Amino acid sequence: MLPEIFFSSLLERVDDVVWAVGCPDLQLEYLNPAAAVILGRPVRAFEEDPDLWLTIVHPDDREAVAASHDHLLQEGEVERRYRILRPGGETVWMYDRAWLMRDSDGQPLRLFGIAREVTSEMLERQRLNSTLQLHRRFLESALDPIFVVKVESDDTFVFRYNNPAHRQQTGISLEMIRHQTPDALLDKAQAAAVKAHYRECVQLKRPIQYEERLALPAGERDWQTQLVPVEDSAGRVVELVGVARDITPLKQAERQSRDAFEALDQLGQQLPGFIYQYLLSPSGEGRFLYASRRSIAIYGATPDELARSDTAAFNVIHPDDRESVRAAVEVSAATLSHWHCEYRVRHPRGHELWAEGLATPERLEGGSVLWHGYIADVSERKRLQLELEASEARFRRLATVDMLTGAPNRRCFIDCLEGELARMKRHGGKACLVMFDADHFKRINDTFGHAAGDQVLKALVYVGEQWLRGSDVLGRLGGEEFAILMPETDYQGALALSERFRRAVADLLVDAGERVVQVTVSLGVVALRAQDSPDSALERADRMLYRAKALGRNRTCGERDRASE
Ligand SMILES: Nc1nc2c(ncn2[C@@H]2O[C@H](COP(=O)(O)OP(=O)(O)OP(=O)(O)O)[C@@H](O)[C@H]2O)c(=O)[nH]1
Repeated sequence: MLPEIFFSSLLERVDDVVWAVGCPDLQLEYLNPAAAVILGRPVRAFEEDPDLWLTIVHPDDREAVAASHDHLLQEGEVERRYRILRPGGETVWMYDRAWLMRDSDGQPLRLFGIAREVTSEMLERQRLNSTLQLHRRFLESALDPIFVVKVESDDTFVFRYNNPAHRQQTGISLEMIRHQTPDALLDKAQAAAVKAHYRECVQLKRPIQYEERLALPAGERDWQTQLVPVEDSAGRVVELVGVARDITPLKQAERQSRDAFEALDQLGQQLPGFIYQYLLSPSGEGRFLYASRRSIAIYGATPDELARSDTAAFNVIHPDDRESVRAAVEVSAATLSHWHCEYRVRHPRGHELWAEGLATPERLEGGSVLWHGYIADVSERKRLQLELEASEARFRRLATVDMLTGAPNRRCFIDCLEGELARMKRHGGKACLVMFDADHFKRINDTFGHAAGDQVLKALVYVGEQWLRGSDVLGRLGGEEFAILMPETDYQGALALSERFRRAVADLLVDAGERVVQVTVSLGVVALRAQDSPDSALERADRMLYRAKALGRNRTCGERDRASE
């Protein structure tokens, strides 16, 4: 057992006020020296005046202190905070714990206690309270939805508060949210996602921002939340303050434009070509701001490749067409006129195709030009077009050439005759027309057969090509009837040429299978007159031919011969 002197010398040394008063008169029994320092009055003053203690209590706290005294007598223990007025008028805060000691009969014997000066602590607490008040007022009036989460452990989060804006926009009242965990408030998946964000913020110890879609009492909405960690003095995150923003309309617009874009993209895939936006900078650098995915089928380049540069597009254009495409782009940029080109593409996969591009340009601020356009694979159309052109050429040939003999047909010959007459009208000059006809051709057909007759007709044209001049035109007018146009030829020349031809035919032996066929021709020669029409000229020549026939065939008759007869 320690001697009493030990306790008294211990009490003499403690920095807190230690006191004891007797019951029931409350006469001071003990007050340690620290009291003189803290209360600003000598211990003796308290010994002389038992009421001094209550009079130095701040008037505002006196009633509460008196009440606590009664409480102490009843309960045997009390804890209280009150202010003391020092002699200089200074106020200090005391934290006082007091107990009641009873005698063996249970009667109150003594009150004693320890009081500590807690002024700085109380001021700090007041400051904190007023700050909290301020925060609360701010939260209450803030237009943004705000909520506060207490961090109990790494995985336990408890909602403490949500402001009126949050209550109104989420439909969650303060009563609903307070003391609730995310698991109690949200469905399982949403709670897990929310907790993952809270955990991340606790671990990073810095504000984070995230977007989430939550089904809350006010409906399913998209939120953008900024989460701010609040640390205690030890640096532990104790609270999270969330500031949420309802971004449902924004997200909806985003979804709509994405849907529209996807629809466009889908549509783009159905087209035989690709739609695009092509941007040409003032320095001449071009790239595709947008291209639908069928760019791969036409240029062998993905929309991403085209977005970087237009090189992948121009490189695959056929070298013979590349410059004209570039030039057309430049003209379109300079004049802001529509761009329309057809060109060949050497696809990186090895095949060649025809592309047709159409685009409308617009000039942007800063001088760039932006085209909105469409490039299609028109290979099939081009193939058909080329085929059509070829068959048209074939038909044109068919329309001008006699298929049996290869000589110009009647229509073509009359065209030539018409051209020659027109030339004569303009420039004068001489030209002659000869008509000839195989003699007794029916007999040849009948005797040797139709095929032999055909061979004879071909042979007549062949001989004509041999004996006539390059400028003469031998045409088949129909059946076994032919005509020769002799430009730049006078009448005598034409007669001589005709005779030469007649003799060559008469000397001809036509190989008709097993037999050899001989044939003669009769010819009618006229000099063309500038006032002639093709019909009138042919009619005159036909008359001469008829005459040659009438005179016994295998002969040449000329108009002037008749006139002279
Ligand atoms: N093999 C063949 N015969 C033809 C062709 N075109 C017409 N003919 C025949 O040519 C014959 C012409 O006979 P005609 O008009 O009576 O005259 P022709 O027998 O030559 O008697 P002339 O002219 O008076 O000497 C007919 O029998 C026709 O069928 C043809 O392309 N090939």
